[in-house]
Amino acid sequence: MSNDKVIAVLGAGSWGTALSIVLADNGYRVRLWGNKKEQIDEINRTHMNAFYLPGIELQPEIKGYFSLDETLKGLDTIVLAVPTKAIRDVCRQIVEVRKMPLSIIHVSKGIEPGSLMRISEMIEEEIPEAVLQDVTVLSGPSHAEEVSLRHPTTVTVSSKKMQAAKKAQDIFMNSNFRVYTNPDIIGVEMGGSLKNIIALAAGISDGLGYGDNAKAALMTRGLAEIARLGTKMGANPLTFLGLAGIGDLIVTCTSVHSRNWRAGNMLGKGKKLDDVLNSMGMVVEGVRTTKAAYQLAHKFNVKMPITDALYHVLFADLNPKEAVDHLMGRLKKHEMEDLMDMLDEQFQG
Ligand SMILES: NC(=O)C1=CN([C@@H]2O[C@H](COP(=O)(O)OP(=O)(O)OC[C@H]3O[C@@H](n4cnc5c(N)ncnc54)[C@H](OP(=O)(O)O)[C@@H]3O)[C@@H](O)[C@H]2O)C=CC1
Ligand SMILES: O=C(CO)COP(=O)(O)O
Repeated sequence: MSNDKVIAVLGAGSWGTALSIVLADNGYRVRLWGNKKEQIDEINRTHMNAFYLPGIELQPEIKGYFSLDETLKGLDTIVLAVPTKAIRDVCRQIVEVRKMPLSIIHVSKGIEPGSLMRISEMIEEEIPEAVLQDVTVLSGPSHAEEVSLRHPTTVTVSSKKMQAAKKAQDIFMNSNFRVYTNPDIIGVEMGGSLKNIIALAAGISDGLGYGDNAKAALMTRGLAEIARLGTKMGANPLTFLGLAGIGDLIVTCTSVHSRNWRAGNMLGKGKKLDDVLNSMGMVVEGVRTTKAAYQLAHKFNVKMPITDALYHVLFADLNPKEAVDHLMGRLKKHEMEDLMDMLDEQFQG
């Protein structure tokens, strides 16, 4: 296996670490950068990242780095794996130390409240063109815990530049980790971000003691509202039937690994949001994304009843049971109404 392939992963949490394992399996020497010195020392001393991926041994090709300058030296591609709220901060740090062109593959799932930007847009805003060669998103049904065990996983990559997406496909693809390309970067980023809202809602439903019927309803009608907003923003509706859409929605609403589902579950059982988030110790992207999607729904004049209900549970103290009653008691409608509107718009466009 070639030993001269070097890549950096910025963000030494669950996902950055699991993807480092994939990259090391693919013959890369991986510089795994994190912002906590003790954690980086622990990775180098024990070859484990015990808090984030307990029991998983990291290959010797994965080395922890604390200096960003050192991390970025002499390489042309990085994987950005920090939570959405840290994207701008890390991009600014990159700009301080990097003057040469760089390809960025981001793997985060969120939308920024206020600016309402997708992650690739935030990266483009923060990093000047002379440095940012291209930006690609990698998304899909892929819990870090299972990827680190090398269980079969499929994801999709997308970029405005197809060559960059193909390069990312080559970098990550192996016999356990199958990577597809999709030219629809808006759809891939929106699908990956918005499914976290529905996973929180599914967790709440389970926490309230409701069954599979309720969860299937949330997932199906959730996909309808994801597609409705995504399409208004310029996505291809078919993307929501793919890995970054329904694929990721299924895994996040049904897996015990999902932090969004787990957080929702605790809310459904009556815990307070602050206590839930404090107890997680890992990012729950759906909370901020609910705020952003609520704002986007108003901006684009799109009906998103589940997002709206969740927004009021999270930020306006609405009782989760009352939120469900409200959703169930809305005016009657035609199931395919939204789909027909969406198709109409596509054909007119
Ligand atoms: N886990 C998964 O299975 C998957 C996650 N994702 C996405 O990947 C992204 C990252 O998630 P994940 O790794 O799971 O999250 P974790 O909470 O597991 O880890 C996040 C890591 O980022 C670090 N971090 C936070 N802020 C900064 C900063 N300003 N500078 C440097 N490092 C920082 C955290 O450090 P600290 O401990 O100091 O906060 C932590 O090490 C999210 O958008 C998530 O949705 C996508 C697919 C799968
Ligand atoms: O995006 C994910 C799986 O594809 C991870 O979801 P959680 O952040 O809910 O754990």
